[in-house]
Amino acid sequence: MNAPRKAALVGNPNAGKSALFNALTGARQKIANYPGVTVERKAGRLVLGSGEEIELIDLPGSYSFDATSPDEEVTRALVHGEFQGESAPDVMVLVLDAANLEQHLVFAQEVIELGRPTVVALNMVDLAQRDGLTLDPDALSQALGVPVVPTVAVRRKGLAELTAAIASAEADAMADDMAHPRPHLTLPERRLAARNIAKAAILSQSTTRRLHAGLDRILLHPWLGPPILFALLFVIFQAVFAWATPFADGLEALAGLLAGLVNTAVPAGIFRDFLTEGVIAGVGGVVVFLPQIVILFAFILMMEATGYMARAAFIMDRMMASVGLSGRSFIPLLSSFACAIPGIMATRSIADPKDRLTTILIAPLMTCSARLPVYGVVIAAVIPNIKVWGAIGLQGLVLFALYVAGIVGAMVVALVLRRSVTAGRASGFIMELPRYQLPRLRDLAIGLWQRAWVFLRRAGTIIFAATVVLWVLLTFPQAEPGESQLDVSVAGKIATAMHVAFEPIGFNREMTLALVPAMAAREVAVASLATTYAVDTEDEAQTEQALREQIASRWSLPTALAFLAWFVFAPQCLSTIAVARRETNGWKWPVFMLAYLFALAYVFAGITFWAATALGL
Ligand SMILES: Nc1nc2c(ncn2[C@@H]2O[C@H](COP(=O)(O)OP(=O)(O)OP(=O)(O)O)[C@@H](O)[C@H]2O)c(=O)[nH]1
Ligand SMILES: [Mg+2]
Repeated sequence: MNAPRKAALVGNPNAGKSALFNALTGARQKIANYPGVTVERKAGRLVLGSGEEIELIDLPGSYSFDATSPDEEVTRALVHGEFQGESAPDVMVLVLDAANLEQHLVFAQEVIELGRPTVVALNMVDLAQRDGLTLDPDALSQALGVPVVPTVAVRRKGLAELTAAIASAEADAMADDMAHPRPHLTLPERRLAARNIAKAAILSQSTTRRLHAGLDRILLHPWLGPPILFALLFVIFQAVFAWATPFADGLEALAGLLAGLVNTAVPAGIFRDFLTEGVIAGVGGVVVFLPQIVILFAFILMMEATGYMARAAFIMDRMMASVGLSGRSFIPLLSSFACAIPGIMATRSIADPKDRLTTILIAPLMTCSARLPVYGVVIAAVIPNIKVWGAIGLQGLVLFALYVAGIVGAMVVALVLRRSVTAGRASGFIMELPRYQLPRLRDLAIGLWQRAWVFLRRAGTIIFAATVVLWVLLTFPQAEPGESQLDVSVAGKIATAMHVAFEPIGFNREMTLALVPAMAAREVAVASLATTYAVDTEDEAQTEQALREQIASRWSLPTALAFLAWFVFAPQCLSTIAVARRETNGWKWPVFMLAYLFALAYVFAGITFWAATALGL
């Protein structure tokens, strides 16, 4: 007697495989509305019409046989007959979500390519109907070359038909035990075919559905999509400067007012200096960037809520693949625009260890929000607030260029790493695209409040602490009349010693000094400069002056540009190094990261300085 024949349920996560399995076998597997519920193989008995019993296997959902995560590997191994000596299934029951047909057809083709007897369960037709989709199972069957049975697993609809189709496929398998593999398509070819097959199978759809599909046709278009994404980002950085300016000016004026108030109300002395130079100039100099941060995150949250962000990941996938990264790195890298720490933690979703390591190593190159105050103050000080080519603000343009420099830097580094220390193959990536939605104001407001609070809390804690320490080091020992306070102070001595190394790349002494406390948090560079200049001025009216004006009068343009270039690359953040150590289980990679980032920062700041000087800027 032969072992019982075997059928396996395969398909994308959340297609309803386990729901079908339960309905067909009477089992009680866990089902839930998110991908990745089933993570191991489960078997049950299915009684065919003839009374014959076969074994039915429920498998974890999978996007591809190029398995990347451990649960997908179970599916791949079992289907290929490599699972703990178990033979490959005789019949494949491919479960597709009718409401997400196009996405599900990508993996479907890979399954059908195997050339085994296959039956498609076109599941969730109830949801498709609710969405205003009318499907043609016969057209789908024709396009795929395998039988298609519409089902609603949770209402037990189409089960008899599905069982009959499985029985007939099983009979075919009995008659001819050989697989007849079909030509192998590449991932982009499969995506294209998926779109065409879905188009052929969809008879009609409601207007919203059509609108959304139309939106996707434009936003995900291989040529239109990237420029649209690029243009959108461009507008965002214009807005960060243009819209924030009145608010930032208001906050700056407030800080000036406050300093004036303290100057009149508090008797002259160390305590007054501490308040005006350390707290108001230093910490206040950072807080004025709150409007910029809020505007940037308003855009990011909006892109996330509408469903556009997932599309951006999709668009970026190709570009990332060309440097040896997969689209899976997109979300971790995107989070790194807020802060590299959650970004590095998000790499846990990347299954391939080398993919993951590469992503960790380049995460600090994404421009985190802590750099925004540094960029903001230097740009406002040295880049004229003018329009170029008609309507484009030059300041926003420079900010955009700095973000792009970080991204391009990351891509180049990824390319080099993937050819050397983290050499390996990039894996494919498919993501389910969420439906378009209008953002809910309440969620947006909560998200913004959280970001603003994180920023203010940093200002009140780590930035405040670092600024106080720096102020003390700048203030003592006190200079005799005629001496410069900066020259005499402990901090000044440190700065002078360090300056030897940074003079060649155009840094002045105050900038060099700012690099040290900025290791605690990048924003402290701003606080540090503000405090240094406040301490360094004799005249108390000048302590009320905004840092922007101090920089404008003291720095040359090449020096300022070199400082910006430094902050694009430099690993100015100890917490990031600490997280990288934890996530890579050792010091090797964080030390590597530190070394390569400092080297890049130094070289690029130098190139920037010398190029700008040569150009006579
Ligand atoms: N409306 C409707 N919901 C369904 C249907 N089939 C499954 N569902 C629901 O879809 C969700 C996913 O079903 P599962 O059976 O867990 O999906 P799965 O394919 O096993 O997913 P993974 O185990 O993650 O691969 C559950 O909430 C089910 O209740 C259907 O035909 N119609
Ligand atoms: Mg399941």
